[in-house]
Amino acid sequence: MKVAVASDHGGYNLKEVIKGYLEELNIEYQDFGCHGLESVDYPKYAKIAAESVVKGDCDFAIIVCGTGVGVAIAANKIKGIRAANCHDCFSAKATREHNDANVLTLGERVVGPGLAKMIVKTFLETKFEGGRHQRRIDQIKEIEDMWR
Ligand SMILES: O=C(CO)[C@H](O)[C@H](O)[C@H](O)COP(=O)(O)O
Repeated sequence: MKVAVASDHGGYNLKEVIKGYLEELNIEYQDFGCHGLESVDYPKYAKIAAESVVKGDCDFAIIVCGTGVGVAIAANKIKGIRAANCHDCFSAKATREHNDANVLTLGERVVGPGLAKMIVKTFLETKFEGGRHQRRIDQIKEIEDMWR
């Protein structure tokens, strides 16, 4: 498994924590920036990390900003991306099982590093259930095709 990680300045410190955690878990990652605390604009980082998933270079992306909301909105503009902003393990598990989410977004200003690591582990370990949920994913794809 290979995971794209990215953040703006508001998520930089948590991104660094998540990188260390992925190393502990022996999970390969690619860091798409940013690379410090200087103020930057989050859409650029959400786009490049999410694109690596739809291109097949990475299996999942974890994108962090202050809230996780801005990067989720930006990533979800990319066809094929299902980005979920999760600040609890129940949602992280459900969004993999039910929504086949391929991007997890987190807010450094919302969640602490300990819970964030649990959310990351839950998200990456949980499999999509398929079945009735696949029908609903197909309906999301139809909406995507209708508007793009
Ligand atoms: O997009 C966001 C809000 O959903 C992120 O939290 C950003 O990190 C935030 O807007 C950045 O704010 P700042 O005041 O420029 O640090």
